[in-house]
Amino acid sequence: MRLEAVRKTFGDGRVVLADVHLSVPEHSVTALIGASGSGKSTLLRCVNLLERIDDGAVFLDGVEITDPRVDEDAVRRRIGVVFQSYNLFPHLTVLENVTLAPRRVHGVPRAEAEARALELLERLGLADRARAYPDRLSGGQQQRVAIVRALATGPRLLLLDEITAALDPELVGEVLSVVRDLKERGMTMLLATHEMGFAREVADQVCFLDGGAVLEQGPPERVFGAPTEERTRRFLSRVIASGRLAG
Ligand SMILES: Nc1ncnc2c1ncn2[C@@H]1O[C@H](COP(=O)(O)OP(=O)(O)OP(=O)(O)O)[C@@H](O)[C@H]1O
Repeated sequence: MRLEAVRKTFGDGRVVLADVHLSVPEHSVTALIGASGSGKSTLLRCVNLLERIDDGAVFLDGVEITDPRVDEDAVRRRIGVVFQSYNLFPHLTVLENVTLAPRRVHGVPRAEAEARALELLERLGLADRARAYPDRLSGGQQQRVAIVRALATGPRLLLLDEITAALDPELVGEVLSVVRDLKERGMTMLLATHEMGFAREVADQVCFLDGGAVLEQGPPERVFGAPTEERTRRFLSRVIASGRLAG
C-alpha cells in the first residue's frame, strides 16, 4: 500500500495532511506516531476511504483506490479497520457481530461466515465467547472481537487506530500480543499509536507525523535511537517525560 502526495483539508481549508508520501510494504508493520492532532487518524481514514482526499493518490496492490470510479465496498473488504472504541453491537452475540458484515454486506453464506469467524475466534483465544454478548466480555476481549471482525472479510491490510487507548493498563498486553501474532503471520498493518514502546517493538517502520506532514521515517531503532529532526527529538523527550516510551 502506498500514499503519494496525499493532501487533505477540512472545511475551513485547514491542511490536515500535506503532501504525504508513505509506502507500507506487504507483510510489514508501519507505526504512525506524532502529537495529538498531527493527522494520524485522518491518514488512516483516508486510506479506508472514510475521508476523501483533496489531492494525491492511495494505491493498494497497485490499484489506485482513491480513483472515484473504484468500488468502495470492494476496497473496504480488503482493508480491515479497528478503532479505539470497539463499537460492537450490544444486542448481537460475538459470533453475530463478527459475521454481520460478511453476511449482510458481502453476501457470504451463513455457514461459511460462521466457520471462518469461529476459526478466527479460536485463534485469538475467544472460541468459548462466541455465543456471549459484548457486555459479558472484558474490554480486552471486546477489542479482540473487534480485531476478529476486521479480519473476517480476509483483508489484505489492517488499519489499527489507537486500539489500546481505551483499555485499562492490565488489558493492553492481550491486545498487543494479538498484533504481534498477526505480524508473525505476515499481515500488513498500518497503525497509529501513542505507545512508543509498542511501536518500537512491533513496527518495521516508524513514521513521525508533525502538523500533517511526514517529518521523519525509518526503522524504529533509527527514529527512536537517533532521530535526525529536532522536532522528533522534542516529541520523543516529551513522551519519555510522560513515561510512554516504555511498555
Ligand atoms: N471531520 C473533521 N472536521 C474538521 N477537522 C477535523 C476532522 N477530523 C479531524 N480534524 C482535525 O484534523 C487534525 C488532525 O486530527 P487527527 O484526528 O487526524 O489527529 P491524530 O494525530 O490522530 O490525533 P490523536 O492522536 O489525538 O488521535 C486535528 O486538528 C483535528 O481537529
